[in-house]
Amino acid sequence: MFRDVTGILDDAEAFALSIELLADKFKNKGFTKIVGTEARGFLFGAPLALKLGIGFVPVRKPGKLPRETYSQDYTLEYGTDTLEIHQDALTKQDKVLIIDDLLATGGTIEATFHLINKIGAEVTDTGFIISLPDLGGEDKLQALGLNVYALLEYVGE
Ligand SMILES: O=P(O)(O)OC[C@H]1O[C@H](OP(=O)(O)OP(=O)(O)O)[C@H](O)[C@@H]1O
Ligand SMILES: Nc1ncnc2[nH]cnc12
Repeated sequence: MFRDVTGILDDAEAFALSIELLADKFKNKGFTKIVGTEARGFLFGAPLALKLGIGFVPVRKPGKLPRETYSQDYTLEYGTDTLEIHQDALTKQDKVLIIDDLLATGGTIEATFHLINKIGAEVTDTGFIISLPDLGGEDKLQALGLNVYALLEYVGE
């Protein structure tokens, strides 16, 4: 089933609560940057960064970022795509939290993890509004050594 987060975004209380809950989970853990992936990762990553008082770094589809980038190909359900990050967006001293709206197969966040590793920043944690664990993303990210946290888990679909 396609899980749509627009019903959270257009409800001011639900949107605020989702950011509150993520902030409660991730505050005071020493994170210095949030990385969010185009497009829906921006919608939750940027307000959480504001709430935590840390910077937000976008991972984007190809050709969108103006400075020098690192690129990472990844597999979608049908075909492949590419994601990019600015080479100077993070430093080796950064402790990164990855945020996206939804975790399905984990391909998007695995690619994001590899981009952060190309820079050499530390990344240990990922946060989502929704996870669909039957699609394998949680296992894939945990096998990479990442912690996975989701506000909602839908099992059996
Ligand atoms: O775990 P995965 O199987 O990789 O799938 C999850 C990703 O798919 C969706 O993004 P999509 O690529 O559709 O881009 P969009 O946010 O620009 O719509 C969603 O927002 C996640 O980023
Ligand atoms: N099942 C799903 N629902 C919403 N967005 C998705 N992106 C990838 N799989 C998805």
